[in-house]
Amino acid sequence: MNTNTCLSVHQIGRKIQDKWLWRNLTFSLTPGSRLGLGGASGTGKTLLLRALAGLDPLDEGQILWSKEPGEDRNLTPKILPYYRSQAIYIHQQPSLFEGTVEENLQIVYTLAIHEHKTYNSEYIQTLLSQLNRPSDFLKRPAPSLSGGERQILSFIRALQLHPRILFLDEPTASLDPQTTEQIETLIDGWIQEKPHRCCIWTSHDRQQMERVTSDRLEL
Ligand SMILES: Nc1ncnc2c1ncn2[C@@H]1O[C@H](COP(=O)(O)OP(=O)(O)OP(=O)(O)O)[C@@H](O)[C@H]1O
Repeated sequence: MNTNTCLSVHQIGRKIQDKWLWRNLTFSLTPGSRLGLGGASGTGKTLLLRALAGLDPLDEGQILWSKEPGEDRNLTPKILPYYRSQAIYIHQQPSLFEGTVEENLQIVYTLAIHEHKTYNSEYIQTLLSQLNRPSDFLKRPAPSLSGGERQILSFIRALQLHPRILFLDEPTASLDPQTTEQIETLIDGWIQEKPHRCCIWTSHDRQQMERVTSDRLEL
């Protein structure tokens, strides 16, 4: 057992229409690590991130999660809901509910997996100011948000839950350079705030990958 691992994957593989999309993948994420996942379009980065987040199946192999140093847990059906509350996948195109931005943030607490947490408007204000958004951003109807504003909402929705692992799937693709920089700073702060956090980031922007990640995995 590796005592210094957040997540470790062993010989995982995924098939699409009887062909292996990726196979024999084995790697670990250590606390504080930022893994850059590279590869051309269609090589399966999204499907890998979704599988690691417990949202998609694997065709072979095993994912082990260490909630605390020194423990390795198999992602069994029993543990999966809790794991999903701690390891969050941020979509390229986040789906939003009808209603305001604030209602979209609050609705996650009605899910059983987050019932032990509460909406913290003070923390939301902190995140909004770090992202240069006025407080009335919370009152905006979510369906009217631009692509970039949806990404911002998606980040705040994830970070308010204080996750341990983030799977970031081209998360700044719709953002302007200034907001991209703010998001990068936010993720950096989130990682450094607590030990035992880590992330995997995909981006087709090589310079961004160099800025925000320390290790690489190419598909
Ligand atoms: N549910 C599905 N059923 C069948 N094929 C799928 C499914 N989801 C994805 N695929 C296919 O699997 C391949 C990998 O898709 P994926 O979205 O993971 O690629 P990607 O590396 O993230 O691409 P990009 O860089 O363009 O975002 C693609 O050819 C896609 O069409």
